[in-house]
Amino acid sequence: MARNKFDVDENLESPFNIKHFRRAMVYIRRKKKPMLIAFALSALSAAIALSAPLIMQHVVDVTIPAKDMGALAGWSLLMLATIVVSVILATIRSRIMTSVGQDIIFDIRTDLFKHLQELPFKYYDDRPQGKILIRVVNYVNGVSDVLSNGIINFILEIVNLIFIAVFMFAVDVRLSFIILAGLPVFLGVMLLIKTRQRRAWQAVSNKSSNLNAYLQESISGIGVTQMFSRETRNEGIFTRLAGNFRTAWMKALRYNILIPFSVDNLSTIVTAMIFLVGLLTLDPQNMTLGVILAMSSYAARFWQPILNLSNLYNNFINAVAYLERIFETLDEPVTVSDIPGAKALPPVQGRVTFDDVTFAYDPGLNILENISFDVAAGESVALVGPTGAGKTTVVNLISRFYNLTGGRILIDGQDISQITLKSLRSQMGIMLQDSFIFSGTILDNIRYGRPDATEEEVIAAAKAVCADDFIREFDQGYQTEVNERGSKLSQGQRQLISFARTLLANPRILILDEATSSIDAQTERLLQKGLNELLKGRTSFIIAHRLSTVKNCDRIMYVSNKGIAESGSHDELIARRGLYHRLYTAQKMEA
Ligand SMILES: Nc1ncnc2c1ncn2[C@@H]1O[C@H](COP(=O)(O)OP(=O)(O)OP(=O)(O)O)[C@@H](O)[C@H]1O
Repeated sequence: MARNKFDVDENLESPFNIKHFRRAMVYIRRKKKPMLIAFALSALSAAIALSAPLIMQHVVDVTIPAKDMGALAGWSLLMLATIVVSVILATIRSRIMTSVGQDIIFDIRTDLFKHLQELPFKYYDDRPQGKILIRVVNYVNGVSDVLSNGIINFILEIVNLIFIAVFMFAVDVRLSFIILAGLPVFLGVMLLIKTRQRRAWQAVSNKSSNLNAYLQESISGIGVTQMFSRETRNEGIFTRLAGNFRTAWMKALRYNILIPFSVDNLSTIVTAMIFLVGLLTLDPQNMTLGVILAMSSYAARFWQPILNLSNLYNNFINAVAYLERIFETLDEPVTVSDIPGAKALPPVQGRVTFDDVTFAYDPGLNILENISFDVAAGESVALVGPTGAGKTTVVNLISRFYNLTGGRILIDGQDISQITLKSLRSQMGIMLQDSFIFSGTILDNIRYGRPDATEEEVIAAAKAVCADDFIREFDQGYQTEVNERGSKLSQGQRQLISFARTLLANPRILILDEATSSIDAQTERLLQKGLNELLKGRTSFIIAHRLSTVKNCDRIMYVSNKGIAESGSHDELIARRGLYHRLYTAQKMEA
């Protein structure tokens, strides 16, 4: 059961806090050098740009009244030079920072992917795939600018602000206080909307996640949708989710717009006040026209960094909503992992023991209870029983895809919770009903578990499982490109490829979960030879509803009522005339 359906907002387990901030700083710190260069360039560019009002003041108060045309041309050229140099420096900085931003998101994204690969099945059982994908792709993109340019710009704007304040106080103290008077009003607006704005952006991240989850689900299930002509209904669902996203976005944007709106208005009001107070107190000694013009220019320049800071703040609040999700994923505990000091499992013989095993996917809801059995190395065991009885669960536990609720599973007498996962899983071969095909060639798919296998080894494995003939019928043979949906391949062909993949990996313990269900009876007969080859000398667990497939297994275990209800060879169980007998006769009658 998915904890989060596509249209259910995800609860945020750990809202953004100082710990997250420190975590973000780890990524930023790795790029310290280019960031310092970019910072120096920006500071230089800002300082050069700041000299312009001083030049203007001098030109208006001294050069123009003196009618000194030579000096005027000189000052004009200097002013032009300041602009050109500022632009060049800003361009270099922008290139450096774009690269820094990309490096940071590269690091976060690869960390996320690495972590996702380690997360246990339980994590994936609990949430729609689309909600995971959006974190790695969109959310990471969404934080790039804040984590790169954001930090530098923040420091720069503060420095800029201090510089401007120093310059303007040097020109006129009284008018400088008028410029500063707008600040408390602005801070009041920010404080008032802070929490609501943050929640609004969290809602945006939730709604985009929902939309993505539904989109992903719809694409995966497109066949079923079209088969049941559900297109119109699904369009309705999608439109609703897209509408929710739009509403959330517009609401969040309203807060974002409010901030520059107040900055703009405050800046206009203080500039008007400067003209008003300046012109009313005009006197040739202290309040010249040049001073008023310079101060009005400083007013605009003073409020510009505040506007920039408020935009940065907006971006930060937006990015926080994404960072929370990103760090939540990175913090997701890897509950199935190697214990400290776990040892590698030596090459296994194949004895598998369940010692009083109890298991629940969700606490309190036991699927298996107190199961004990011992399978000898090389023995083939079939698991049969009603749907939902727990057959797949039993085999998933052998690979330690989940932690046990109680008891132990031993391989060759070693508790699997005490050994490394890699050494355990690399000696197991698992084939499922839904054989997953990765995008790439058939050759790559067969050697997925053993990338170093030669082409000859791949072909030998394919021949052994009767896959070679159909593969050669493709124009490109083993080089035929397939994709993750296995297009070009029938379900049965996908299963045969997966057989070859497993045979090539040469595992000591084999698990076949409905692995032959999509193969027709004739191919299955053909395959039986290959399958016998595959099973020879290996411990195997075979789950099959088609009992003809499992009749020849050394042992058949009937799983029901949270345990193993019957166990024995086919003949023994038939003679017992119990549950297996009933199932077998029912199938025979159907045939
Ligand atoms: N990931 C999961 N999270 C929670 N419950 C699960 C999960 N997977 C299976 N279950 C539940 O565990 C029980 C056993 O499932 P399991 O897949 O092991 O049955 P099965 O015997 O293999 O069924 P089938 O023959 O249909 O494949 C079922 O009741 C199922 O609802």
